[in-house]
Amino acid sequence: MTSIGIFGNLGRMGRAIEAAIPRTGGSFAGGIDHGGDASALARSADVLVDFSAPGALDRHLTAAQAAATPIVIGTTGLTGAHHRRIDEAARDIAVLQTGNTSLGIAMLAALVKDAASRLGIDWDVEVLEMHHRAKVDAPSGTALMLGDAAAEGRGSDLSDLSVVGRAGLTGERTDGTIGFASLRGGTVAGDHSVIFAGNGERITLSHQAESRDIFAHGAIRAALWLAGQQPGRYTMNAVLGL
Ligand SMILES: NC(=O)C1=CN([C@@H]2O[C@H](COP(=O)(O)OP(=O)(O)OC[C@H]3O[C@@H](n4cnc5c(N)ncnc54)[C@H](OP(=O)(O)O)[C@@H]3O)[C@@H](O)[C@H]2O)C=CC1
Ligand SMILES: O=C(O)C1=N[C@H](C(=O)O)C[C@H](O)C1
Repeated sequence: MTSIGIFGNLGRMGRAIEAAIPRTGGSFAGGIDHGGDASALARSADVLVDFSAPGALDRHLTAAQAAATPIVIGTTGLTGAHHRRIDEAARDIAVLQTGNTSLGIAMLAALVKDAASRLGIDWDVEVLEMHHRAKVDAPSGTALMLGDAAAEGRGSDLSDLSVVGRAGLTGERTDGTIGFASLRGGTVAGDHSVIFAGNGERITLSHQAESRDIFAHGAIRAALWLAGQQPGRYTMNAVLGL
């Protein structure tokens, strides 16, 4: 039975994953939060999942590399430097990084990429997300993934196109940009919409997470899959065969 270790085990996602493991064919190897021994956890698990905070990423990857243990990174709020660190670790071990482990969002990203590739540049793309009041990063990792998918569909790089939030005298919208808006409140598990706004018509592609269970089950499915993979960087598409 594949044993799964959890970085960030006392958090909302860590608790949801630990609770779901017995129903999945895996076993719980243990978990740590602040102050725990990352190296010991990495040595004792067949595969690791990280749902903690960006500041802990380097420590968790270092422990995973030293123990040669594959790792799923679900933490969001990552910068370019974090992504370069993941690429470096993926030379030694299997690493799957995703802003969203649900099947629905993987499907939505594929639909967004397709729509963006077919609709002309005169269809403006805006990404809207809403999450619970305790979320600390914006835009959400998922919103950025969906923005990436739209940019990819247009053969561009999101970093050249993104406009995050608007306030004040912004001027008119620049053609081809991809806008992001974030709402926070209550206990919303995760709502995402990608709006394609054309001349006189509008298409909205949406996903609503009804609970964290979908993320927890997706994370465990990804971990069980990743445990048998060669070193490299993977996404949920590989797990789901999309
Ligand atoms: N990819 C996906 O599908 C999903 C990703 N997420 C992402 O996962 C992350 C966690 O979300 P959530 O569980 O809601 O957040 P929580 O704040 O509930 O949990 C995070 C946990 O990590 C711990 N932690 C924080 N910093 C460190 C550190 N430096 N070292 C070790 N542990 C640390 C926290 O401890 P303490 O409370 O003591 O700070 C807390 O227990 C977020 O980035 C979120 O966006 C969430 C849902 C789905
Ligand atoms: O913090 C959360 O809760 C979530 N974070 C992820 C994100 O940033 O996209 C995934 C999910 O939407 C819930």
